[in-house]
Amino acid sequence: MHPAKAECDRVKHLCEEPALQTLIVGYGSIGKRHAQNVRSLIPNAELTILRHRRPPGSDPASAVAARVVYDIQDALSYSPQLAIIASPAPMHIETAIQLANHGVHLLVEKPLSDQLVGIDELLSICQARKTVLLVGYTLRFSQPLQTVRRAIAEGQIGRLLGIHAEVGQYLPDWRPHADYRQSVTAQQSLGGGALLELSHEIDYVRWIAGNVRSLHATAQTLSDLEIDVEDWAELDLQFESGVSGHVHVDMVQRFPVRCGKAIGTHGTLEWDLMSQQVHINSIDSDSKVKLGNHSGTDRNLIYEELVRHFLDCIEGNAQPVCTGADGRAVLEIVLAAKKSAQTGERIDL
Ligand SMILES: NC(=O)C1=CN([C@@H]2O[C@H](COP(=O)(O)OP(=O)(O)OC[C@H]3O[C@@H](n4cnc5c(N)ncnc54)[C@H](OP(=O)(O)O)[C@@H]3O)[C@@H](O)[C@H]2O)C=CC1
Ligand SMILES: O=C1CO[C@H](CO)[C@@H](O)[C@@H]1O
Repeated sequence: MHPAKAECDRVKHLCEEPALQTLIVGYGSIGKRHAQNVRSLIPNAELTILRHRRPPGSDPASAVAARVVYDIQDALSYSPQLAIIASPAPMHIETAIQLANHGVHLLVEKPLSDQLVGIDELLSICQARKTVLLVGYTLRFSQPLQTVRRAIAEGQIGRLLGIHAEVGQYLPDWRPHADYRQSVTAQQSLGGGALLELSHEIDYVRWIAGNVRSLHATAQTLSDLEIDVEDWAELDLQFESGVSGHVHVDMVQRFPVRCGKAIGTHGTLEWDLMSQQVHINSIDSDSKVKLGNHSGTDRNLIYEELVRHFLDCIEGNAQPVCTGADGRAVLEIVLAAKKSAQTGERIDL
């Protein structure tokens, strides 16, 4: 079945609109991906792309959108119903507040911002206007991580004691066809750095183990990359539940790694998000057993799931799996980690 047909069976009201006015803010790496996914999943989407910078000559974004605009007032003149904010993190909140004030449903890319200013105002506007606010921590749609979370909730490894998450990949390999030095990831002023850019891991350990009570962190630039941000950070987390946690993020490993481990009173779960595998080793079985059967390693799947979920939330079929409050909580952890790395102190949250 065509993906758009399947989607229309789920979100009938949205698909009945003659033209669903859809705005994408920012046409960088993730903005392009969202534009393709919106086009394939929402047949009646009329797409507007809002860019901060006008490239010389004709704008390549006009090949995928009904129109490209360079000013938010122009974007608002087309009365967008939903928007995906995929600009650099320091620009997310100002744009989100302007759109929220016009009743636009919002999917804001992670991290929600690079500072707390304006976040509570955004959350209040969305609550008052009863509009959707979803944050793009896509690993919540990872099938292996959903398996891990379910197994822990079902007590398959007993009571959770500890959780470790690791992600690392050499920044120039993230997008081999682009100059890494121009990416938001490489630049402090655009919300870059391992802590903000790889904050997916912070989000998912919190999704699994609950709120963080305190942390100690280090953050450094260890490589020779031409960046003005940290490329390596370690977080030692204590959760309110008593669980102990550790998160490692880096932008230097030549062989990409995205994996983790949860330790419980009755066993251990291990996951590898590169191969999509989860294994459990519990006192109830003699050896390590594969858990779940996760289809494919196509990276685009979780981005499609994110857009489908956004539509489901707007249609009223679901509540955001990653709320504005979740995005705020992750940012608080990142900011506390930065402070701890500077002062050497343990920080209470
Ligand atoms: N959920 C996920 O898995 C992912 C999330 N992201 C997040 O999406 C956001 C965008 O990231 P990504 O697409 O990788 O970014 P890119 O490095 O590809 O940069 C593209 C975006 O930044 C804008 N931009 C770049 N340089 C400047 C500048 N000097 N001044 C103003 N704007 C500039 C671009 O401009 P323009 O507006 O003109 O198009 C575009 O919006 C970030 O918050 C990132 O963390 C990114 C990748 C994956
Ligand atoms: O959000 C992110 C930024 O891009 C990276 C490389 O594609 C991803 O790993 C990460 O999830």
